[in-house]
Amino acid sequence: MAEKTDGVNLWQAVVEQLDHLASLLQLDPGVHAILREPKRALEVSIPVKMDDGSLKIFKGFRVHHNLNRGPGKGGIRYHPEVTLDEIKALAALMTWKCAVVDLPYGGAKGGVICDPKKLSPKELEGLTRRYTSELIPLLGPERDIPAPDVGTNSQVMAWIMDTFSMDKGYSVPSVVTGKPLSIGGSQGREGATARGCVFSLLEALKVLGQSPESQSVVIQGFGNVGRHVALDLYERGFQIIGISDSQGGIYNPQGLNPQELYECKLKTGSVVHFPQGERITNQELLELECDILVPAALEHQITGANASQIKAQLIVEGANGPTTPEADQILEEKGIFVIPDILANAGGVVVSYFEWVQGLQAYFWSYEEVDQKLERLMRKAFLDVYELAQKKKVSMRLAAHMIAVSRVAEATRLRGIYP
Ligand SMILES: NC(=O)C1=CN([C@@H]2O[C@H](COP(=O)(O)OP(=O)(O)OC[C@H]3O[C@@H](n4cnc5c(N)ncnc54)[C@H](OP(=O)(O)O)[C@@H]3O)[C@@H](O)[C@H]2O)C=CC1
Ligand SMILES: O=C(O)CCC(=O)C(=O)O
Repeated sequence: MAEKTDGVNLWQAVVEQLDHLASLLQLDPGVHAILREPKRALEVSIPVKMDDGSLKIFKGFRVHHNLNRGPGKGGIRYHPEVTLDEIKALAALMTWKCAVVDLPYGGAKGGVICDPKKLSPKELEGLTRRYTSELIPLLGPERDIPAPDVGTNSQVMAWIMDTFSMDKGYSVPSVVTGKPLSIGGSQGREGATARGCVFSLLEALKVLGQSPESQSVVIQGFGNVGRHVALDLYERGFQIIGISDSQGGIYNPQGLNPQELYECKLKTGSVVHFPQGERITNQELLELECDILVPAALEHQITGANASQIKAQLIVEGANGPTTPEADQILEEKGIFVIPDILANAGGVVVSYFEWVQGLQAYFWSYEEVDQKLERLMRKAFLDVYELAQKKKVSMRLAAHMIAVSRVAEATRLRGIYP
């Protein structure tokens, strides 16, 4: 959703943030100019034969923002409100995310304007295969490696891998990550984004001198990221008091059981039908009295209009770009500790990197090995950002971007920007 919130869409927000960084870091003007634009953006038209015999044309995108640190990496989003600007912004955020956790990747993202909930499995497969075949010139284990994002999952990744492999004439599992385990996926990838959020949250509580016990948590979004965050934190004894999905939220100050909530969602389609809680709106959910807020749905949910009503003292950005620049300023003035998206939700791409490495070597690791490596990498990245934030007396978001943009700028400069 790159809609105008606070008069700025996600792409404009990303560019404004880069401009701020450029003056702070005294970036070379040539490097700055390169980073302000995606390297390439492909728009494709996707004809799909629908189950009723009609032909429907969908529109899709794939954007490479910057590839100086390695091949493009980033998810594919299926959502009715996808726009090219949104995908450009999400690709740039991938560039910064891969750099802040020091992965050898550049940033990419893709999206198709569609509502996957309204497509049959056959239509979804047809759309995915046609979209993939249009993207083939951009894709490959050394070029661009997609993964799941909003509205896509391991089945969609399997179809992408198969379509790409059919074109090559042999199996190329490392063209995507987030695949099913049986065709070269990694242990731990499904819950990895959430697991990364949890590791960075635990590290934050440590530096803030707070104990995990008795912390109340509100989570917006109950998909891949939100649901796994809820399950993990519940297991650790956190009290989950509010959860939402696209239809609204459910609130219970005595605590919610996320497994029971998931079973209810599977049966009824939404968390709002959970009997042990009060039904609330997504806006009310964000403003609930709680210690920790985890936005894990879409971008620009915390805006200039509601930021001053946020009660949480710690925000873990599971979603990409959930906070507008105006809201960010308000949260900072309120002294709320924000673990920014490019750090908090990097666990997904970290385990995607592990999946890619395992696939290229055709040698697979245990869940414990994946999880230990993820924990080590996330805790280190958190502390690197925290220490810089303390040293420079800046927010965690600014510190994370200072590290990320410096690394990308260095790679861009070393590879040479002028002919
Ligand atoms: N998957 C991954 O590995 C990664 C994802 N992210 C980011 O995390 C966020 C969530 O992604 P993911 O969990 O994968 O996506 P999913 O599609 O699995 O889940 C999205 C969730 O958000 C809910 N939602 C959609 N619109 C709204 C709304 N307007 N208000 C409240 N909730 C809403 C959906 O509701 P419903 O269930 O009703 O559809 C669903 O529960 C995105 O910003 C994504 O870019 C970041 C890093 C990696
Ligand atoms: O796993 C990946 O490669 C990227 C996931 C993603 O799209 C994201 O981190 O926003």
